[in-house]
Amino acid sequence: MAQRPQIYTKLNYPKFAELNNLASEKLGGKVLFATDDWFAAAENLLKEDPPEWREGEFTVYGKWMDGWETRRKRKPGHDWCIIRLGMPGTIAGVDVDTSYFTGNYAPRVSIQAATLAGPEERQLPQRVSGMGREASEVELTQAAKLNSQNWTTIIPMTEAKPGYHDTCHNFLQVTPATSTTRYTHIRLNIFPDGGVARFRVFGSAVPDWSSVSHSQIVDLAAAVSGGSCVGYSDAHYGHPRNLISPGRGINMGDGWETARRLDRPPVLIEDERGVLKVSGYEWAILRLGHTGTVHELEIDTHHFKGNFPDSCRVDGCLLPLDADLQYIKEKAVWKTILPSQKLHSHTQHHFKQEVIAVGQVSHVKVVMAPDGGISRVRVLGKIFNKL
Ligand SMILES: NC(=O)NC(NC(N)=O)C(=O)[O-]
Repeated sequence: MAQRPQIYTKLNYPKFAELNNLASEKLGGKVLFATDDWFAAAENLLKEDPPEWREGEFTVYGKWMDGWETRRKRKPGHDWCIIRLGMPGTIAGVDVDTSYFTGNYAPRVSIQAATLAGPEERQLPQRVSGMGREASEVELTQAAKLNSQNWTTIIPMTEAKPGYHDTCHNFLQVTPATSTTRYTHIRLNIFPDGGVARFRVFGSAVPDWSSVSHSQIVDLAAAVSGGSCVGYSDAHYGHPRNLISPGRGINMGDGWETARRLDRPPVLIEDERGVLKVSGYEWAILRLGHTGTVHELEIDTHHFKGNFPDSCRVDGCLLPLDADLQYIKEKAVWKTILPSQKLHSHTQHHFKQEVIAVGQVSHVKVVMAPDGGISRVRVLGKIFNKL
């Protein structure tokens, strides 16, 4: 079993790939239909784990592959699948990751998107997942009915590259005219057939804030609230967008983990209050889904036992929600919401008394000292101005 470590900082990813993957099974993404799942089922597309290769492993259908792989077509047409996003949102770009599909990768792809209501979705045939399956003519006709009136092409047919180590990521930016529309469903078309290991749809959730009152406490930073990570100092082992994923972290990989700082061993320094602290820090900036006031914070070091940070501080600032990192760096006036707190191994820390009322904020900066891993951050507060 060969698996590449997922290291974000060393790869030249486009900026949109820092956003949340709205199709991820972790955020509730679901495959609703696929024309063919012969060699490998389409559900693999939405997995969070990096794709893997199993040397010499075969199933009754062929070589075991980690992804979605259809049979070689012997008739006209192409394969496609429909995915319901984990949450409705705007899409900036996608990654058609063909890892390990070399002589059998999907050579051309196009992406369509739609905003479908429940009853429209229920027109689709019931999905039965599993390899070795092919949609019947009746199912195909039923699923294709959804095609004509609803789908907008957000990425026209584009050549994909095979899944070798240096070519496997096919990052495709959506057509600008479609990048501000709120979509619920995606149709991934592969021409004519073949395999894709993972399909990531990078964007921001657009929740319905009209149903949230000003007195309600909500997690303003959560991915489901439209929160996203806009910058960080280091994401060697785990991307800080994991901090705002739903639920508890499933393992250490499902959190923000930095590399060990090279200025180790840290030295003890005195802060402005005379408290001794370790030197060095790492930071991540989270854009809230809605401007608001912060009342409570949760810092969860779940699974981080030999590598939890010594301490953590949270600052906030008020800027336009669409500010980019450069603008934030130049213009932000950071105010401390949570003064530095000692952290503990594998613990959900709740802070309420310690939280300082700094007024409304649009972004928070999570600062960990000196380095290590945090699983989740919950920024619990009240929305301020209706957007
Ligand atoms: N060796 C293969 O991968 N062959 C076939 N694919 C699988 N998974 O067996 C194919 O379609 O080319």
